[in-house]
Amino acid sequence: MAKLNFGGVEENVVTRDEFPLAKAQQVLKNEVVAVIGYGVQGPGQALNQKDNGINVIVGQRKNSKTWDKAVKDGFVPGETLFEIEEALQRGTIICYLLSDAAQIQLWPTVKKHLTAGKALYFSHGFGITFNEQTGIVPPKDVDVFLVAPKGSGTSLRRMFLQGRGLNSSYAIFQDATGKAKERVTALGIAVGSGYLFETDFKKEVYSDLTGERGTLMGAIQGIFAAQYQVLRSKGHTPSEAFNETVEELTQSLMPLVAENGMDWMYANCSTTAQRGALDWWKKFRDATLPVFNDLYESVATGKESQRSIDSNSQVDYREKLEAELKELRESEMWQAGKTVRSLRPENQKPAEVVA
Ligand SMILES: NC(=O)C1=CN([C@@H]2O[C@H](COP(=O)(O)OP(=O)(O)OC[C@H]3O[C@@H](n4cnc5c(N)ncnc54)[C@H](O)[C@@H]3O)[C@@H](O)[C@H]2O)C=CC1
Ligand SMILES: CC(=O)[C@](C)(O)C(=O)O
Ligand SMILES: [Mg+2]
Ligand SMILES: [Mg+2]
Repeated sequence: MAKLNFGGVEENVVTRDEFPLAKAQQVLKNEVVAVIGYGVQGPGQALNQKDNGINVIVGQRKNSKTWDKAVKDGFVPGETLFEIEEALQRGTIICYLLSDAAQIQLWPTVKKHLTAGKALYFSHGFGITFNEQTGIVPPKDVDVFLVAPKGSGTSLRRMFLQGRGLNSSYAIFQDATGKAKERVTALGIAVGSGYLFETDFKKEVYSDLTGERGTLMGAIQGIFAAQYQVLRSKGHTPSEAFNETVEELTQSLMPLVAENGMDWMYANCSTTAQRGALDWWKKFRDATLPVFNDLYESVATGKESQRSIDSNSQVDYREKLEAELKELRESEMWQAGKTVRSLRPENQKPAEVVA
């Protein structure tokens, strides 16, 4: 394990150099990795493992869209694709990749198949950390660990296919076999992680729930909506408001931040922009700090997990979710975005050749 300096703080990191794929294949050679659930993380992790030569099977409900998707992706019914219970029985490592709410429902079935020496793998600290809400308490004689890719399962797969790798966190909750560390590290590399950083279940879920409600998803939509509203109310057109709020950020500026940090992005903008950004960023930090503190509190007290369980356990949760996503999609800002995206040269049909 490498110790690396992150802004002055030393942390443990596992890299592909010290734990190459060949080592992961060696550690997992006698294991059957059963990926239970084929939603977003399921396909990314199962396909990457398959392409990495790991003995992976998928457990999914028959007669479902996701069963058909697994077949289309190359999993073979009766060989590498099974009903959930059969996959649970065959697997020596159970990757529990149902939605966090659905994991509660299926838990009694999963528990039944967790015989001594098997491993229970999560991609989130949710079920274990909030066990008073989820009822997920594994038997003592199995390994329990997580690898949480820090991004969508869709990106995990896409980046793997591009020869890149998403970073993941990993944590061990229970080491019953004495092999939890090598098992979890091997799985982390096998699912396509670029590198693995160490955490524990509670820290993973607290930071993850904060991040997705905060800057990664919730706060960013909120700040986009506020700026767009101000520009529109002052008479700017939708295209101008959208371009100045979203398009420029995603297409031009964020790639520069990703490449080399915020100061690099600033350095590549005008001195006028730099002056303004340097003057204003602290005001935004101070204005949002109380909201972020409330958010963290809401996560740590279990309010956010309870809300997620309550809403995502309802039978009609998908319809309700779709209605909320539709509202976002049909808002003027994102409709303007749709037109803007269609105008990107790479999204335009090739011009007709004039003879
Ligand atoms: N979506 C993502 O990219 C990320 C997800 N995670 C974590 O990974 C885990 C899996 O998340 P997702 O892939 O988003 O799950 P998901 O919401 O896509 O659902 C996964 C599967 O569960 C199945 N399912 C739902 N209810 C079921 C039930 N009652 N019985 C049997 N199957 C049922 C669905 O058909 C689907 O195939 C969660 O712990 C999540 O927090 C972590 C990082 C990112
Ligand atoms: C993609 C990811 O890591 C999230 C946002 O935390 C999630 O989907 O739960
Ligand atoms: Mg996350
Ligand atoms: Mg999350």
